[in-house]
Amino acid sequence: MSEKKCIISWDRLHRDCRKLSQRINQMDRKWDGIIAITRGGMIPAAILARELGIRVVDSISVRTYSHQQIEEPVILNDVSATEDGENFLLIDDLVDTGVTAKFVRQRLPKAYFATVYAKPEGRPLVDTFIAEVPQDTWIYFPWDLHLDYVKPIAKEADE
Ligand SMILES: O=P(O)(O)OC[C@H]1O[C@H](OP(=O)(O)OP(=O)(O)O)[C@H](O)[C@@H]1O
Ligand SMILES: Nc1nc2[nH]cnc2c(=O)[nH]1
Ligand SMILES: [Mg+2]
Repeated sequence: MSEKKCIISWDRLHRDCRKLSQRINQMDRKWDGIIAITRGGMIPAAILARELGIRVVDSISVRTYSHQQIEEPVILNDVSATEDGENFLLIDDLVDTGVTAKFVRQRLPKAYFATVYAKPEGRPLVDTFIAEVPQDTWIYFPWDLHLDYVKPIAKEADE
Protein backbone atom coordinates (compact mmCIF):
# COMPACT_ATOMS: atom_id res chain seq x y z
CA MET A 1 0.00 0.00 0.00
CA SER A 2 1.39 3.47 -0.93
CA GLU A 3 2.03 5.85 1.98
CA LYS A 4 1.76 9.13 0.15
CA LYS A 5 -1.65 10.36 -0.88
CA CYS A 6 -2.85 12.52 -3.73
CA ILE A 7 -6.41 13.65 -3.05
CA ILE A 8 -8.41 14.60 -6.13
CA SER A 9 -11.50 16.76 -5.60
CA TRP A 10 -14.54 16.73 -7.91
CA ASP A 11 -13.51 20.20 -9.07
CA ARG A 12 -10.01 19.16 -9.97
CA LEU A 13 -11.19 16.00 -11.69
CA HIS A 14 -13.67 18.00 -13.75
CA ARG A 15 -11.00 20.56 -14.70
CA ASP A 16 -8.50 17.86 -15.67
CA CYS A 17 -11.11 15.99 -17.74
CA ARG A 18 -11.92 19.24 -19.54
CA LYS A 19 -8.20 19.76 -20.23
CA LEU A 20 -8.07 16.24 -21.66
CA SER A 21 -11.15 16.99 -23.81
CA GLN A 22 -9.51 20.17 -25.09
CA ARG A 23 -6.37 18.30 -26.08
CA ILE A 24 -8.29 15.54 -27.85
CA ASN A 25 -10.52 18.07 -29.59
CA GLN A 26 -7.41 19.76 -31.00
CA MET A 27 -6.45 16.50 -32.70
CA ASP A 28 -9.33 17.23 -35.09
CA ARG A 29 -10.19 13.52 -35.52
CA LYS A 30 -13.58 11.97 -36.04
CA TRP A 31 -14.33 9.45 -33.27
CA ASP A 32 -16.86 6.63 -33.63
CA GLY A 33 -17.25 6.41 -29.86
CA ILE A 34 -15.73 6.22 -26.40
CA ILE A 35 -14.88 3.11 -24.43
CA ALA A 36 -14.60 3.53 -20.66
CA ILE A 37 -12.47 1.11 -18.69
CA THR A 38 -14.72 0.47 -15.71
CA ARG A 39 -15.09 1.43 -13.17
CA GLY A 40 -12.53 4.25 -12.84
CA GLY A 41 -12.85 5.41 -16.45
CA MET A 42 -16.62 5.89 -16.34
CA ILE A 43 -16.86 9.41 -14.93
CA PRO A 44 -13.95 10.76 -17.03
CA ALA A 45 -15.55 9.11 -20.11
CA ALA A 46 -18.92 10.76 -19.36
CA ILE A 47 -17.27 14.19 -19.11
CA LEU A 48 -15.33 13.64 -22.35
CA ALA A 49 -18.47 12.41 -24.12
CA ARG A 50 -20.26 15.62 -23.13
CA GLU A 51 -17.39 17.91 -24.11
CA LEU A 52 -16.65 16.22 -27.42
CA GLY A 53 -20.28 15.59 -28.43
CA ILE A 54 -19.82 11.82 -28.59
CA ARG A 55 -22.98 9.80 -27.93
CA VAL A 56 -21.74 6.24 -28.45
CA VAL A 57 -20.26 5.23 -25.09
CA ASP A 58 -19.31 1.62 -24.44
CA SER A 59 -17.31 0.02 -21.66
CA ILE A 60 -14.90 -2.78 -20.95
CA SER A 61 -14.94 -4.04 -17.41
CA VAL A 62 -11.51 -5.01 -16.13
CA ARG A 63 -10.54 -5.74 -12.56
CA THR A 64 -6.84 -5.53 -11.72
CA TYR A 65 -6.82 -4.47 -8.06
CA SER A 66 -8.44 -5.72 -4.90
CA HIS A 67 -7.95 -3.48 -1.82
CA GLN A 68 -4.84 -1.81 -3.32
CA GLN A 69 -3.31 -5.24 -4.10
CA ILE A 70 -2.51 -5.90 -7.74
CA GLU A 71 -3.84 -9.15 -9.24
CA GLU A 72 -3.99 -10.75 -12.70
CA PRO A 73 -6.34 -8.59 -14.84
CA VAL A 74 -9.63 -10.21 -15.82
CA ILE A 75 -12.30 -9.02 -18.28
CA LEU A 76 -15.62 -9.13 -16.43
CA ASN A 77 -17.63 -7.65 -19.30
CA ASP A 78 -16.30 -7.14 -22.85
CA VAL A 79 -16.82 -4.22 -25.24
CA SER A 80 -19.36 -4.71 -28.04
CA ALA A 81 -19.22 -1.48 -30.13
CA THR A 82 -15.91 -2.29 -31.84
CA GLU A 83 -13.68 -5.24 -32.73
CA ASP A 84 -10.26 -3.60 -32.43
CA GLY A 85 -10.89 -0.06 -31.15
CA GLU A 86 -10.20 1.72 -34.45
CA ASN A 87 -11.44 5.36 -34.24
CA PHE A 88 -12.46 4.84 -30.63
CA LEU A 89 -11.22 6.72 -27.60
CA LEU A 90 -10.27 4.42 -24.74
CA ILE A 91 -10.50 6.22 -21.39
CA ASP A 92 -9.31 5.39 -17.89
CA ASP A 93 -8.87 7.49 -14.77
CA LEU A 94 -5.21 6.58 -14.35
CA VAL A 95 -2.35 4.38 -15.36
CA ASP A 96 -0.13 3.10 -12.52
CA THR A 97 2.01 0.01 -13.22
CA GLY A 98 0.54 -0.21 -16.73
CA VAL A 99 -0.74 -3.77 -16.20
CA THR A 100 -4.37 -2.81 -16.98
CA ALA A 101 -3.29 -0.64 -19.92
CA LYS A 102 -1.18 -3.43 -21.47
CA PHE A 103 -4.01 -5.91 -21.04
CA VAL A 104 -6.70 -3.66 -22.56
CA ARG A 105 -4.40 -2.59 -25.40
CA GLN A 106 -4.09 -6.24 -26.42
CA ARG A 107 -7.88 -6.41 -26.68
CA LEU A 108 -8.26 -3.01 -28.46
CA PRO A 109 -4.93 -2.40 -30.24
CA LYS A 110 -6.20 0.38 -32.51
CA ALA A 111 -7.90 2.55 -29.88
CA TYR A 112 -6.49 5.92 -28.85
CA PHE A 113 -5.77 5.51 -25.16
CA ALA A 114 -6.06 8.50 -22.81
CA THR A 115 -5.97 8.71 -19.03
CA VAL A 116 -6.39 11.69 -16.74
CA TYR A 117 -3.46 10.79 -14.45
CA ALA A 118 -0.31 8.75 -15.03
CA LYS A 119 2.45 7.38 -12.83
CA PRO A 120 5.95 7.02 -14.37
CA GLU A 121 5.85 3.22 -14.84
CA GLY A 122 2.62 3.28 -16.81
CA ARG A 123 3.23 6.50 -18.70
CA PRO A 124 4.74 4.89 -21.84
CA LEU A 125 1.58 2.82 -22.30
CA VAL A 126 -0.84 5.72 -22.84
CA ASP A 127 -1.15 7.98 -25.87
CA THR A 128 -1.88 11.02 -23.71
CA PHE A 129 -2.61 12.05 -20.11
CA ILE A 130 -2.99 15.28 -18.16
CA ALA A 131 -1.02 15.10 -14.90
CA GLU A 132 1.81 12.94 -13.60
CA VAL A 133 1.70 11.59 -10.04
CA PRO A 134 4.74 9.98 -8.31
CA GLN A 135 4.95 6.19 -8.35
CA ASP A 136 4.90 5.93 -4.53
CA THR A 137 1.66 7.90 -4.22
CA TRP A 138 -1.88 6.51 -4.07
CA ILE A 139 -4.46 8.60 -5.90
CA TYR A 140 -7.79 9.02 -4.09
CA PHE A 141 -10.69 9.93 -6.33
CA PRO A 142 -13.69 11.93 -5.11
CA TRP A 143 -15.87 8.83 -5.19
CA ASP A 144 -13.48 7.22 -2.63
CA LEU A 145 -13.80 10.14 -0.20
CA HIS A 146 -16.16 12.15 1.98
CA LEU A 147 -15.83 15.52 3.72
CA ASP A 148 -14.75 15.24 7.35
CA TYR A 149 -13.57 17.36 10.32
CA VAL A 150 -9.81 18.08 10.68
CA LYS A 151 -8.09 19.23 13.87
CA PRO A 152 -6.61 22.76 13.86
CA ILE A 153 -2.86 22.81 13.12
CA ALA A 154 -1.82 24.54 16.41
CA LYS A 155 -2.31 22.44 19.58
CA GLU A 156 -3.68 25.45 21.53
CA ALA A 157 -6.26 26.38 18.91
CA ASP A 158 -9.89 25.82 19.79
CA GLU A 159 -11.37 22.71 18.33
O1 LIG B 1 -1.78 0.64 -14.22
P1 LIG B 1 -2.35 -0.33 -13.23
O2 LIG B 1 -1.38 -0.69 -12.15
O3 LIG B 1 -2.95 -1.54 -13.87
O4 LIG B 1 -3.53 0.43 -12.44
C1 LIG B 1 -4.50 1.24 -13.07
C2 LIG B 1 -5.87 0.67 -12.95
O5 LIG B 1 -6.21 0.45 -11.57
C3 LIG B 1 -7.45 1.04 -11.26
O6 LIG B 1 -8.54 0.17 -11.57
P2 LIG B 1 -9.00 -1.03 -10.61
O7 LIG B 1 -8.45 -2.31 -11.13
O8 LIG B 1 -8.65 -0.68 -9.19
O9 LIG B 1 -10.56 -1.10 -10.77
P3 LIG B 1 -11.68 0.03 -10.72
O10 LIG B 1 -11.42 0.94 -11.90
O11 LIG B 1 -12.94 -0.71 -10.85
O12 LIG B 1 -11.55 0.79 -9.42
C4 LIG B 1 -7.51 2.23 -12.18
O13 LIG B 1 -8.86 2.65 -12.40
C5 LIG B 1 -6.90 1.70 -13.46
O14 LIG B 1 -7.85 1.04 -14.26
N1 LIG C 1 -7.75 4.86 -6.76
C1 LIG C 1 -6.60 4.34 -7.24
N2 LIG C 1 -6.61 3.17 -7.89
C2 LIG C 1 -5.41 2.72 -8.36
N3 LIG C 1 -5.12 1.59 -9.02
C3 LIG C 1 -3.80 1.58 -9.22
N4 LIG C 1 -3.21 2.65 -8.70
C4 LIG C 1 -4.20 3.39 -8.15
C5 LIG C 1 -4.21 4.63 -7.45
O1 LIG C 1 -3.18 5.31 -7.23
N5 LIG C 1 -5.44 5.05 -7.01
MG1 LIG D 1 -9.80 0.87 -13.22
